[in-house]
Amino acid sequence: MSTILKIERLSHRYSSAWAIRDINLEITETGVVGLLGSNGAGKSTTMNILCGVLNPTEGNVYINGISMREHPEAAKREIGFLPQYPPVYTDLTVDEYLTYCAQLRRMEKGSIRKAVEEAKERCGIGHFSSRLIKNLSGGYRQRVGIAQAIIHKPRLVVMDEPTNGLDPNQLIEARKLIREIGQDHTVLLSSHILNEVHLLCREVVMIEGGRVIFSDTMDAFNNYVQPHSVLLRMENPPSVAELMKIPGATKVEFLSDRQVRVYFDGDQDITERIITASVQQGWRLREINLDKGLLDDIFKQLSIQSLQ
Ligand SMILES: Nc1ncnc2c1ncn2[C@@H]1O[C@H](COP(=O)(O)OP(=O)(O)OP(=O)(O)O)[C@@H](O)[C@H]1O
Repeated sequence: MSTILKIERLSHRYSSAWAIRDINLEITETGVVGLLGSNGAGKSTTMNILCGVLNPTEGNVYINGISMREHPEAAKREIGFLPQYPPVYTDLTVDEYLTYCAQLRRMEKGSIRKAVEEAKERCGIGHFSSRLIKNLSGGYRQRVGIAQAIIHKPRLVVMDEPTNGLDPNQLIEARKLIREIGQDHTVLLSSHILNEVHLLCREVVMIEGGRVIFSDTMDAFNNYVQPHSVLLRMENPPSVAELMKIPGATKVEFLSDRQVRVYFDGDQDITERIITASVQQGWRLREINLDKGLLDDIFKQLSIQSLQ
C-alpha cells in the first residue's frame, strides 16, 4: 500500500501563538477522511499547509511520497484543493474557467479538452458548459469548485468545509458527489458538522486547540460519539405524530412553534430522512443540527483524554 498523504510533526504559528502543534497523520487508501474540529481548531491552517498555500513553521508534508518543502511543484500535481470559498471566476463560463484551471495545473495542451469534459461529467455540470458562473446557483458553483479540484486527476483531494452555506437540497447532492469522488480519490474533508463526517467518512481525525486529539476509524469514533437528538427549525412544521413516523425517531419535543427536537435511536441516517420528508411534505426546513451541546462535550472529553 502506498502512502498518499504523510504529515510529520507539523506545527505552525502565525505570530507568537501556535495555531497547530505537532500534527502527525498518514493516509494510505482512497475514501473520505474527515478532519473535524470546532471553530479555530486549526483545520484551515493544516489544509493550507498541506496544499502548499502556507509554509509550515516546523514539520513536513509528503504527497504520494513527494516532499512539499523540497519539490512543491511535483507535490502539488498530486493534490486538488477546494478552499472554504471556491476560487471561481464568476465572469467566465464553466468551460472557460475549467480550461483556465487545467492550464494553471500545467496540463498538456492536447489533454485539456478531454479533462474538462470528464470533470464536468463527473460533477454533473455537463449541461452548463457555456453558462457564466455568476448565473449558477450556489450548489452548482460548488460543483464547479469540485470540478477544478479533480481536473488533473490528483490522488488527494482536499476540501475545506465543502458544504458550508448550501441549502438542504444542495447539501444532499453535494454529499453524494463527495462520496462518489471518494471512490477513486483520497478525499480529506474538513467540517465542524459531526453528522456530515458520520455520513461521509471512513476515518476521522479530530483536532482541538491545534492538536490531534483523536485519529481512528469511524467505527472507533462512534464508540465515543452517541448523539441522540437533532434540532430542527421549520417554517411549516408537521405534527408530533408525523415526525414520529420517521424511522428511528423515539421522541419529539416542540421548543417553540417552529423549533423542535427529535430524539433518535443512534441511527445517523435520520437527518437524511428528515430532509427528504421535509422536501416531500413541504415542512420548509430551515435548520437542522445535531445536539450541539453533545458535540462540545465530545471535544471536551477527547481533549481531556488526549492530555492524560
Ligand atoms: N492569518 C492568521 N493570522 C493570525 N492567526 C490566525 C490566522 N489564521 C488563523 N489564525 C488563528 O489560528 C488558529 C487556527 O485557525 P484555523 O483557521 O486554522 O482554524 P479552523 O479550524 O479552520 O477554524 P474555522 O472552522 O473557524 O475556519 C485560530 O486561533 C485562528 O485565530
